[in-house]
Amino acid sequence: MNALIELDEISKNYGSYQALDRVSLSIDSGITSLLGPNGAGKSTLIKILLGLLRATSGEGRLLDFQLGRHNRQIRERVGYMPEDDCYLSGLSGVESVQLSAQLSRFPRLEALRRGHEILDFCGMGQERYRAVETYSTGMRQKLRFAQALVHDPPILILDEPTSGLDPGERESMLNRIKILAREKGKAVLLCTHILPDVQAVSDAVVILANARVRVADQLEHLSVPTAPSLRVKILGDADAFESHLRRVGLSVQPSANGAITVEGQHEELAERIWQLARQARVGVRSIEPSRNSLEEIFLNAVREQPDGHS
Ligand SMILES: Nc1ncnc2c1ncn2[C@@H]1O[C@H](COP(=O)(O)OP(=O)(O)OP(=O)(O)O)[C@@H](O)[C@H]1O
Repeated sequence: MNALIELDEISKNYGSYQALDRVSLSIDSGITSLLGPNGAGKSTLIKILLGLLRATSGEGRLLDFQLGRHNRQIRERVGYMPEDDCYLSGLSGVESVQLSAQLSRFPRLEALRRGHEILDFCGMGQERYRAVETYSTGMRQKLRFAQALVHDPPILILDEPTSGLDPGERESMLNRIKILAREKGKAVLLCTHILPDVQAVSDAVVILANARVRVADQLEHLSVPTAPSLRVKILGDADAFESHLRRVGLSVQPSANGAITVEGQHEELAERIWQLARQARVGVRSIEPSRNSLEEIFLNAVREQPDGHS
């Protein structure tokens, strides 16, 4: 299947400063998280996707529409939730969403119907009739989300949709994003700094750093370590057991939360660790295949030095 968004060697210079350096990407349906440290080039990339900025070189398309050439068609098919507020004081929540739908050329009554429908989906009750300037952070987030969705676009670009939300609201927002991707078939590009959110919902992850794509892969693939290994938690003296494992020739690394990572093929290694634990008189709390955490993946990607190749 063709990717919904395809970028080929997109570069962007601001004067002599290069904000994007030959970015090539394929983004499919599902949820793709776009990560990167401050200044990595994420906002620049989003603006190019939305047609708000022109790439200095390279080309790309959203659906069947060329970036920089079919901006109107692209904007009709993309729902963008900006990080910052952009509302008109004096309008109520439902009027604000209605206005967004009207700007997407829906007639007034149909726009109002859509506004109510989408605010129901966003879990907004009677507060939709209040002036938006009286809204809490969570309500303003829902409003921006509703405005991005109201014209039912196939592609959503969500900039920090959960920032500033309390844990309950955050979970509800992530659930809505999952419903849109899994049940409604939308492609979601999720820009966030909140790694647990990325872990909770993403199918794929793109990491930008220093203007370049460092990682672009399915989260499932990224989580599998390059060398097979087991993560072992024990009851007893972990340092002493770690030394014991080293003495018998195993390749061992301490990992987070008092766990020990031992390299080797899973089944025979697990058997051996049980035996060694019995000998050392320590209890085994758990043995499980190691997974790369998103934090490790992110830090490794960001630490890597530019190699001069695309
Ligand atoms: N209009 C501009 N003129 C000059 N430099 C710019 C301009 N816009 C962005 N930059 C620079 O380009 C680089 C990438 O900026 P961008 O906003 O795309 O990064 P970002 O990954 O979105 O960062 P953040 O997470 O902080 O929002 C930064 O160094 C920024 O200072």
